[in-house]
Amino acid sequence: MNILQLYGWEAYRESLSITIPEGLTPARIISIKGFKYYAVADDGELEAELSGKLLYGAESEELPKVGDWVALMRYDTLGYIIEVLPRSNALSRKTPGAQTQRQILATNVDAALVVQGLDRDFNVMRLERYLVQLQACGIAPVVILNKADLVDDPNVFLQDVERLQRDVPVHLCSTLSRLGMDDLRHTVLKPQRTYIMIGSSGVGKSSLLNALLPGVVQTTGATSDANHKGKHTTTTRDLFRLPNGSLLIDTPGMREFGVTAEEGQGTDDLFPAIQRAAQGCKFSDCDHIDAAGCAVIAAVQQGDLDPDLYDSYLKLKKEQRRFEIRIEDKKRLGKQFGKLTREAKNYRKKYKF
Ligand SMILES: Nc1nc2c(ncn2[C@@H]2O[C@H](COP(=O)(O)OP(=O)(O)OP(=O)(O)O)[C@@H](O)[C@H]2O)c(=O)[nH]1
Ligand SMILES: [Zn+2]
Repeated sequence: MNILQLYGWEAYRESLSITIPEGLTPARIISIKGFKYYAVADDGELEAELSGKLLYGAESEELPKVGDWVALMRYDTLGYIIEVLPRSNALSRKTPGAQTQRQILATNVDAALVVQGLDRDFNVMRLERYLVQLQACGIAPVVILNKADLVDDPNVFLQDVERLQRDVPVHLCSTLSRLGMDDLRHTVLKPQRTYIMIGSSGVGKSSLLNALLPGVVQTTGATSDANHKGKHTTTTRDLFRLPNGSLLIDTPGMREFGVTAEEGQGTDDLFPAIQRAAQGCKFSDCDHIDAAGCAVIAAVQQGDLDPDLYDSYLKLKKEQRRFEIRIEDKKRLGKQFGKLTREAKNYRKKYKF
């Protein structure tokens, strides 16, 4: 199997019917450090830089992210990224602190491992937040409840996750006792598929990565010297190839995981429990807040719908709406500004100054 295939090229290329422009090479981004991009191409790892068009003409969301497939122009051992190839999906969150910005954490992933620690920090509604955002991004979740060694009865936590009424696989794990590790390796993570690990700081993502990859399979870097001796590149990477051939993206700890509104996404689709209860609402456009004939509120009052789940729904929906409004405002302001400059130009033309 050639290197690109090991990184999932075939499945990606076929699913999106990708063609590479003449003279360019496909490569996958495995790490980004400032303006330096590290990629794997068909002959191994290489360093890459942005072409001028990307450097000066692209929005930050359009720039290469870990997991992206790109078209490179090769120049000796260096690559120039000419184009970011279409993405099958992108995992994003609201950029911490910023109001309207979406930060893309990784792209082209087959599933996300949402890692939560079963210590005092465990909070099932935080998990809900991750699941909502993943669904908004069109990415399948796998829940990992780590540090199971710390609790007497981990089944209590499984029941807690069931409160969310989502059809999501849940795995109890411990990197310490190794509980669930074989299951992850053999049944969850599939060769040539790409996974991303997300979860707050301290839940055990690095420990999990260490447990999964004793002796990471590193590819050898391309060389420029005449004797073509393989040079071992030791870049710190973000996308790892595990011994079973699966690909895992590690993200640094996230204190904030702000939801964004994704275009074309009806908010209620993201909340299956609410959507089910809403089937009985009197009006099809019911906002489930204080409307008469709202079956969702009735379900909460009658004890048929978890009030915490309902609260979380209101909170996340509000956050998404706020994000949406700010984006709309920004676009409108942009348009107004455009109109203003056009008018000013016309005025200047007319009065010739
Ligand atoms: N008891 C117990 N402790 C664990 C387990 N897994 C990780 N830890 C501990 O939890 C702490 C945090 O683990 P890390 O792997 O660094 O967590 P992380 O998610 O990578 O954190 P960031 O790098 O900040 O994102 C460390 O002290 C680990 O030893 C586990 O299964 N059981
Ligand atoms: Zn309603």
